[in-house]
Amino acid sequence: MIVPRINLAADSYADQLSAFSLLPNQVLIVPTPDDARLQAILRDQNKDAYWIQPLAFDAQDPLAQIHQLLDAGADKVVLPYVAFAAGAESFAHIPQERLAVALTPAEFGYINTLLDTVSVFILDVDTSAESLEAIKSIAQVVQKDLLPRGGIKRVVAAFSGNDPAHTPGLLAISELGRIGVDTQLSSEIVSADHQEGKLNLGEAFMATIVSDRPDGLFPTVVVDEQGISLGLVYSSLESVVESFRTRKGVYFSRSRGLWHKGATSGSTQDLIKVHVDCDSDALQYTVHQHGSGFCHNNIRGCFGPSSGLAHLDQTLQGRKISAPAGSYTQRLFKDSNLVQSKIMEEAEELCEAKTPKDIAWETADLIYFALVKCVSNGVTLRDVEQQLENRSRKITRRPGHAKPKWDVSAKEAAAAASTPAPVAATPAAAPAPAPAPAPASAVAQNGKSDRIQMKSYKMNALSAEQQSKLLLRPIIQSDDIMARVKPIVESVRERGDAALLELTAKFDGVQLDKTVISAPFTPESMVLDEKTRLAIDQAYDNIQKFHKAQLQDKALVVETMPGVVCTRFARPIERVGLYVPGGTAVLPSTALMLGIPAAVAGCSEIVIATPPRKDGSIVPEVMYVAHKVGASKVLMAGGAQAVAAMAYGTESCPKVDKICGPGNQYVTAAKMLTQIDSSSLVSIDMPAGPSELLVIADMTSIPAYVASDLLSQAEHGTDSQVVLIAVGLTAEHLAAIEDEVHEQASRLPRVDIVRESIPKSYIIEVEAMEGAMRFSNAYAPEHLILHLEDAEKHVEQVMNAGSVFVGHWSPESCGDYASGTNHTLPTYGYARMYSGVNTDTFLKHITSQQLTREGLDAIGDTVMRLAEIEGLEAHRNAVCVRIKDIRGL
Ligand SMILES: NC(=O)c1ccc[n+]([C@@H]2O[C@H](COP(=O)([O-])OP(=O)(O)OC[C@H]3O[C@@H](n4cnc5c(N)ncnc54)[C@H](O)[C@@H]3O)[C@@H](O)[C@H]2O)c1
Ligand SMILES: N[C@H](CO)Cc1c[nH]c[nH+]1
Repeated sequence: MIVPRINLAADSYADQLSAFSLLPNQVLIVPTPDDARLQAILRDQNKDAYWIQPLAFDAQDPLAQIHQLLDAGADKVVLPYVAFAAGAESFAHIPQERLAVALTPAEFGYINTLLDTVSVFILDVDTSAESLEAIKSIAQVVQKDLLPRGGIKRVVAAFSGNDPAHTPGLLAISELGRIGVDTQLSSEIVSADHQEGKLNLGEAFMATIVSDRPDGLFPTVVVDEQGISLGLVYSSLESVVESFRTRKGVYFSRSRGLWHKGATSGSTQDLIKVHVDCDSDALQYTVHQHGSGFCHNNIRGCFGPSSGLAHLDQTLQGRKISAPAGSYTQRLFKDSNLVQSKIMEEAEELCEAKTPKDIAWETADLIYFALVKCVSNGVTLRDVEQQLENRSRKITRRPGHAKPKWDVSAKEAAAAASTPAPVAATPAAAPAPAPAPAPASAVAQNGKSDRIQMKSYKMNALSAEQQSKLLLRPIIQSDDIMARVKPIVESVRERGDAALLELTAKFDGVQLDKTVISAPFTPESMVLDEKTRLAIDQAYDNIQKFHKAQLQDKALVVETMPGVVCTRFARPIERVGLYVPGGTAVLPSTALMLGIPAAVAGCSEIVIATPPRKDGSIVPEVMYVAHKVGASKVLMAGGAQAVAAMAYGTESCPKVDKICGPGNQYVTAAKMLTQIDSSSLVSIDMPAGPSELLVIADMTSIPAYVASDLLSQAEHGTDSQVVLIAVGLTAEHLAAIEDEVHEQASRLPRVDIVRESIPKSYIIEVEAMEGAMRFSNAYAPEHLILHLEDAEKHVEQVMNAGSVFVGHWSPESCGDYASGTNHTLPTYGYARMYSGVNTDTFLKHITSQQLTREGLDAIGDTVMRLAEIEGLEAHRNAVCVRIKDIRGL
């Protein structure tokens, strides 16, 4: 591929820009980044092709210049090696594909240091054999790996000067192309016309392209400005040269030879860009199609008419020229006030839409009227897309605040501040959602941007009241949840299995004919592939080891006074109900985390409840775990109804003594509701609700790891919350974490959930560890990860947390599945006073005492005096009658 070099200081620069704009890339040499010509080009032109190389580079603040150029739309910034010499770390936040380095021969030895920083290596070479040898060996090193976000690293042989005698001919360009090296030439020695002493543009472009067809032709995909395919044709060297010369769609017809598209039909094409495919044997022509279309059947494309937005745009463009008289579109074209009113009306309706169907409907309306406005003002869909592409090229983020008139968040915050925070209504109520303080960097806080981003605060800018509001979790009103859960619990209590079947049909969408599967479970219900079985078995062994070690098999015996012996011993809770969530994700790991400690503790009846699948079955992984832990029943129900069934018992579900396990807000509310009903005589482990995670990270943290940990919990549910406490992080480090959050999140299958949970999550910047630990202990997270230097040293400062993950190599996922610790942990801040599930959760402790005659004699007066003080004569007497005998009174 050739990459022309255009000197913006040259008088002929404008002609050259236009002549070479068909090529995918051009290097613009500019005196300074703020050169007026460059600024005008970046402002007015389609800039996807420009690599900008400023000659006067600001050695004091290279980053400012790079940001300026990339934000303005440059595809890449080309810097001399010296700009990177200070250390590649400063460029770590800039995508590698946006940076190129220009190296002199003396600097070729430094290439290895930049392999992870830049994507293009531009080598200053000449036509000598030594130069060509150096290029070859550099190409081998550079081309070894792909770029982290996909794509190749490029090596460009840059030949200086305008003298054709010292620049390569077609053969040399082709040779370089064969080893994957591009050729950079001054645009002044290349011409689209055949000119004496100059290389022909079409021929130079084609020098590196090799046909794999016996007829030597090049398959050519023709697309329009939106990238929509119009058809497949063939090109020859001659047709490419001609199309570069005329800037029209010119191809090679196997029946007619050189084919100037539209010469007879009038459906001509303006050529906009020519691309080569990844293995250099096929072309793509991007064209502006005139007339009825590309296809000989008089439609736009050979693969059928266009659809979607492109079709709407074309229809409106056509209607603008000849709208049917009296049509609505014609009326809109004539009445700009009507268009404006409709845009406002549809925007409002879109804001109010709630269901996916309504949102799609209102978006379609809004786009229709917005496009009418575009078309009536001569703006094409391509112009709009161009704006979007330009924005995606910016690397500096804007705050994205809404204008005060439209700022819904500010209005809500103001309203919330003027009313007292909602108060929890029942003992079951969890903290009410916080009207959070305004974030310091409020990017995307109102969801207007597509970026997946946490809110961001600076600790020293928050008042004590604002800090304590941040401790509250983003949950919906508990009295609202309670109002929904109470009738469910009531109906199961009153109507047993019949109610369970109805509610399962209603909430889980499956009509069952029974509610319980009893042990022994059939082998068919737990068929697993080998890999899954081995993974479950290994997790099982680790969890069992850790939970067995928690058993105190000997009774605690203490002689408090001579002859007064006190004892404490453990007994299993006999009947336990284990809730395994299954709403948005099936969680066999939770079956392990509850079933193993229950089995280790020795519970005699283990009931596992989990929502059934749509086909009425239970996932085989859960059945396998139920079998391994010795469960007697699997209750095929979820939500509040499952909890009620286990709390009160139904015809087929045994009543249990304790219900354990996490779940959504309905499950948690039902657990709390049944626990306070003394007629159910049931206890619960803790309020374990939506998952949460707090990470404390310092400058030793690795952005990709931090982001991956945050997302691992944010993907649980839309109500999950993750918090990052950034201890003394530089703006670049923090930005790298935020970029990783966005990029990793965008690739997740559960991105839709993350899009809701991440905006409810936040970053707090603090200066020192002390502030970080103080906030973390007050927040009392379910999971705490310490991405810190000497992380283990900080564990002793942890006062409140469900489970702690120490250092860079301890992802939270290991605790979720297999390290051995339990993943059923207190949320909502209950880690201040609750432990996570452990072996003791399934035990109760009984105490006993035995006194000898001497022991009773020694303690008797104390007991009698205290009973006397309390006025409990019978208590006193029970000691007194014995003391009389002992002392012979
Ligand atoms: N803290 C922990 O240790 C821990 C561990 C694992 C999972 N979790 C949390 O557990 C939760 C699992 O939630 P889930 O929804 O995926 O599964 P789930 O099994 O807890 O809830 C699914 C059930 O909710 C009920 N339900 C759904 N919509 C309802 C409605 N509108 N009214 C009444 N009932 C309704 C249905 O009966 C359904 O079966 C997540 O929040 C996750 O973060 C926590
Ligand atoms: N992280 C959850 C506890 O909050 C447990 C879990 C189950 N599966 C994966 N993770």
